[in-house]
Amino acid sequence: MNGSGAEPLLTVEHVTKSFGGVQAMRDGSFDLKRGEVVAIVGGNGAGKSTLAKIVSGAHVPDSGRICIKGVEVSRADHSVSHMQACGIEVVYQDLALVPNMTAPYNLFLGRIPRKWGLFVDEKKMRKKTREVLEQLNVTTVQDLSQPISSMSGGQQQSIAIGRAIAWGSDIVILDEPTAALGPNETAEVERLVEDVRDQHGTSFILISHNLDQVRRLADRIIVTHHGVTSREFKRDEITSDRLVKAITLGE
Ligand SMILES: Nc1ncnc2c1ncn2[C@@H]1O[C@H](COP(=O)(O)OP(=O)(O)OP(=O)(O)O)[C@@H](O)[C@H]1O
Repeated sequence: MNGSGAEPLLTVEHVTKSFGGVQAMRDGSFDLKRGEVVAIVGGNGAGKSTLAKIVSGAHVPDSGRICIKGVEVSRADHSVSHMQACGIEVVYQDLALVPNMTAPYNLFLGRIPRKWGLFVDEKKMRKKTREVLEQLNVTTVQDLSQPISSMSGGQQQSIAIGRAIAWGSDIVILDEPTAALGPNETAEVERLVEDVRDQHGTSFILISHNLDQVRRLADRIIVTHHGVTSREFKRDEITSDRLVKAITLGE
């Protein structure tokens, strides 16, 4: 599934963001369709994270428009909780997992279910965790009573992605998802992204410095250069030369 021809799930139009005197995002525009993987690439300081944080709600843009399923997000509404309610979740590079807690606790972070409003419903948490892992075809996590720090980097990343999609999100932002992983774990995470996209129609915004990974996963690539989304490539238009030239020169 690559969402071609479909109505965009997300439209970002001419967003800007400054921090003091620094114009981190001068003109950011792109769209994202259902079941699409769109990569955002660019050199250091090009504005990738700022753009992603505007979409996740962590930064309110100074100007520009964001529409989700055709509905504009007002500046007053623009927040992480509103974007989550609209189906947008982020998996950060540092995963934002709690290392000494189990996979079920991490999956339910901030959403711990309680029986009679009192006792933590661990049975429900374990059941949901098993379901999520099954849905993701993650078969390597056996013991859910172990702290997550005892799992491999790839397994932890699977739990983090599982958490992002477990609550019905339509769009998952992956910020350098495999920067800290070895080749096998990277392959495991890439397979997971493709499976989730194919089986659930989830859309992904992938921020990665790994251009080989970007070329493997992305249906489209947006190049940011000095705070401007300067180029867009479709999967079949991309060559390494064109991509490197666009990243370094913005053309
Ligand atoms: N909270 C902030 N306060 C001040 N300046 C910021 C802030 N966030 C980003 N910037 C600046 O905005 C510019 C764009 O940063 P951003 O993190 O978006 O780039 P990036 O493309 O993600 O870079 P990298 O690949 O190095 O992570 C940089 O000059 C950065 O120093």
